[in-house]
This record gives sequence, C-alpha cells and structure tokens, in this order.
Amino acid sequence: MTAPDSADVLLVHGGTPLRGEIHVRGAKNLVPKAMVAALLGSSPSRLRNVPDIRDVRVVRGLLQLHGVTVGPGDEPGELVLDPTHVESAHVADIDAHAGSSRIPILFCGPLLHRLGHAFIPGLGGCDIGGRPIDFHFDVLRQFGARIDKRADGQYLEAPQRLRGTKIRLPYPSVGATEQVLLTAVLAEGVTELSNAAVEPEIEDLICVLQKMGAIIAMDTDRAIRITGVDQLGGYTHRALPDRLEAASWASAALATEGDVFVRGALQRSMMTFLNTFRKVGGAFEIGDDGIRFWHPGGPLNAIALETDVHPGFQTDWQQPLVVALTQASGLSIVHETVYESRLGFTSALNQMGAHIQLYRECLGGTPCRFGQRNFLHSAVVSGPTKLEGADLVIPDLRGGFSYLIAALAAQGTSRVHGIDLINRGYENFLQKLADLGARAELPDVPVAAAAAG
Ligand SMILES: CC(=O)N[C@H]1[C@@H](OP(=O)(O)OP(=O)(O)OC[C@H]2O[C@@H](n3ccc(=O)[nH]c3=O)[C@H](O)[C@@H]2O)O[C@H](CO)[C@@H](O)[C@@H]1O
Ligand SMILES: C=C(OP(=O)(O)O)C(=O)O
Repeated sequence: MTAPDSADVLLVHGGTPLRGEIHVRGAKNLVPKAMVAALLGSSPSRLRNVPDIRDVRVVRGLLQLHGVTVGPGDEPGELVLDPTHVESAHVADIDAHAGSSRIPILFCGPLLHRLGHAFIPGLGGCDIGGRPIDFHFDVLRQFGARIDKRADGQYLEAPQRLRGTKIRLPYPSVGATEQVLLTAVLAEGVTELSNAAVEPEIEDLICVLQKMGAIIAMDTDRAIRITGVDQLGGYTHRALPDRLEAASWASAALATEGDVFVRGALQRSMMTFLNTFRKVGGAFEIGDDGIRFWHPGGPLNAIALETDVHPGFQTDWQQPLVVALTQASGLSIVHETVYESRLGFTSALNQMGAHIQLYRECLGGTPCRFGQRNFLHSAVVSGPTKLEGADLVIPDLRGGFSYLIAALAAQGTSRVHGIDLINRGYENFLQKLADLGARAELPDVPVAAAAAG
C-alpha cells in the first residue's frame, strides 16, 4: 500500500490517556438515508442533528444534482431539503461521485418513483469484503424495475408504477432492507419483507418514512410489511445519535486508560456493545444525555467476540475494540461474520507490537458464511502487549480510527497516513482529539490549531 501525500498525515504522540467530553451527533448510517428519503416527499423535510461528514456532503451533492434544494435550517446541524422540483441529472455529473460512498444505490427507488428512471454510479464505501449489490437489484426487479448494467454504472427504468411484492432476503442486509423500504412506500399494493435487517438506524428510517405518511409495520422475527401509498409529504426529524462513533470513543478511552464522556451516546442502541465493554473490564455510567466510559484500573479481561447483525455485536464496533483487546490479559477470540475481509487492519497492529493471529476457520461458536471459503475472518488476540509508535497507512474508516487509538495507546510517535478517510464518518475528529488532550499534530500544525482552521 502506498502512503498518500504528506498533508494527509497525522503525527500522534502516544502514552497520554484521553480525558474529557465530546459530542456525537446524528448517525452516519442513518442521516444520508433520511436525506434520500426526502426525495420521496411532495413538500420540504427538516432533518436535525446532521453531522458534518463526507457521506452527508456526497448525498447533498447528489440531491442537488437532481433538483433538490438543500440548505440550513433554524438550528445548527439542521438541513432543509426541498424536493418540489426534482429533475433528471446528467450522467457525467452523477458519475463524478463514483466511488464516494455506498449511499447512491439507495437513490434507485425514490428516483424511479419520481422520474421513472435512474442512473447509479459505481459505489464506494469501505474495502472490507466484496460488498456485492445483487440483493438490491434482485428486489428492484421484483418491484418491476428494469436494470441495464453498463461500464459506467447502472441504468434503471420503471416503465410502469412499481408494484409491491413478497421478498425474502438471503441475508439480513442493511442496505437491501433500506432499498425495499424506500421503494415499497410508494409502490402499488403491499410489500412483505422477510429476513430483514433491524438495526436501530433502520428503525429510525422507518420513523422518518412514517412521518412522511408511509404505512410500515415491523413484525416479530425480521418481518416488515409495507402498504404502499399514493403520495408522501415532508418530515421533521432529529436523527438518532451515532452509536458506532460513540463506541469508537469508548474503545479509545479503554485502550488509552482514559475517561471520556460521550454526549449523545444512547444506551438503547448500544446495549450489546455495553455488555461486551463491561465483560472486557471497561466501566461506564449512563446519564440522561450521554454515557461516560472509562478504564477503572487493573487488568482487562480477554473475551470471545462474534460480530453479527443486530441485535448482535455490530461489525463496525469490532475494529476499534480489537485495539483495546491487545491490552487484555489472555487470549481473546474474534469471529467476524458480517464481512469476509475485515481483519486485515491487524497486521499494522502486529507491527506495533500486538500479537494477533488470523485464521480461516470460524473460531466463534457459530459457523458463518465465510468458514468454507478461505477467508481470514477469525482472530486470536494475545495480550497484554506494549504497543510502539509506527508508520501506519489507513485502510478503511473504522480501521483508520483503530490506528488512531493504537497510536494514542502506544509509546512513542506514530505517523498515521490517509487521515482524510476518517472524515467520511467521524465529525471533526481532530477537534475532538484535541478536546480530549491527545498529543497529535499535522506536520507543523498542533492538532488544536489544525482543528480550528
Ligand atoms: C452506509 C451504511 O449503512 N453502511 C453500513 C451497512 O452497510 P451495507 O448496507 O453495505 O451492509 P449489508 O448489511 O448490506 O451487508 C452485510 C452482508 O451482506 C452482503 N450483501 C449485501 C448486499 C447484497 O446485495 N449482497 C450481499 O451479499 C455483504 O457482502 C455483507 O457480507 O451495514 C453494515 C452492516 O451493519 C455496516 O457495516 C455498514 O456500516
Ligand atoms: C463499513 C462502514 O461503512 P460503509 O458501509 O459506508 O462503507 C462503516 O461505517 O464502518
């Protein structure tokens, strides 16, 4: 892997516990989707608690290309999205967003309803597995869409109004569930979805759609029933807080032996993480407006951890927590069952002094989709190990944050390359690091000044 240019490097001087308070705003995995939902309305929507992250900027750009006006609302972090004059965008302009995020695929249903056609560029997102989108296109075809796959992207059309249908997802995919929701709400008739994902961000998207006039029933056992309506209006909604960012800061507090109050962190959406955090030996205290996470002193405990769909342990929590597990006494086992290649980031931790061995077998209790397919998707972490500063190149979003945590926990200075990737999902992280007393700097610029600039 080659290092990006030097302006994208953070020097991190490790060994100082993170202490203080930071504020986590709306979820990266909800906000851009709620913005896409605004396309379905016949009147403006107001979305509150919107973080300033790159995935939000990408969706804002795509909406504007389609004639949606997006401007500030009355309070900081509020967006007003007006879809009154939705229009076709030039393929070349949309294509400029190719590779930027995973959200463009969710424009399919809303654009087919509004315009009868859609162009979807190549997707981005983290390189943590193949990340196919076959479920998305299978369900869109079931609704009646025609899809023409070409070199530059996917061209879709709906010659007639899309029709509700019966769908069973092969796996409870978050994106495919959202695809169904955003398409079924305006389709003719009833859609019955089984084996749906039920992550808190999906529930929040359902809340948004219900506010717009949709009829959606969440049944037991991953079943969702959507009764299509002829028209939707706008919504006013405060996005649920980012449980993934909150857990990242919690892991940073634990790995650096620190104490961090995460304003905005919500117990309800983090219960599985909190149980695991406690098993590892981390302490937390739940307040009305956030959660305080800290290292109580003494050794941390090795654990067995398996990522899974909600309500299991969220895969996006895995990478930051693994850094804390390098400080636990004994052998921890990590079985990644959601993405086949989400453990590659551990080789850099080994360079820093960690002992992490990867395995192709399913080391957790549950055989997963990857067990027979030769993917290194299980890890044994042997600790505690002292970490030393190193030169690190960020591979993906959560891997990037994990490298920041490792660099902060290590003795000596690390050079972390490619930090801009972290801006895709962590709002203002340089300022937050400064607020927590981290000793880090862009070459020639102390981190507090860099964050302010
Ligand atoms: C922007 C966003 O919300 N991203 C989240 C979303 O990603 P995303 O929606 O892309 O993740 P999915 O839940 O769809 O993917 C889960 C699994 O299903 C597979 N799959 C998915 C779709 C498909 O058409 N075919 C297929 O095989 C994937 O390869 C993966 O192995 O949910 C993931 C699982 O909680 C999170 O890690 C991501 O942070
Ligand atoms: C995998 C992630 O995101 P995305 O789906 O946007 O790549 C993530 O947030 O950790």
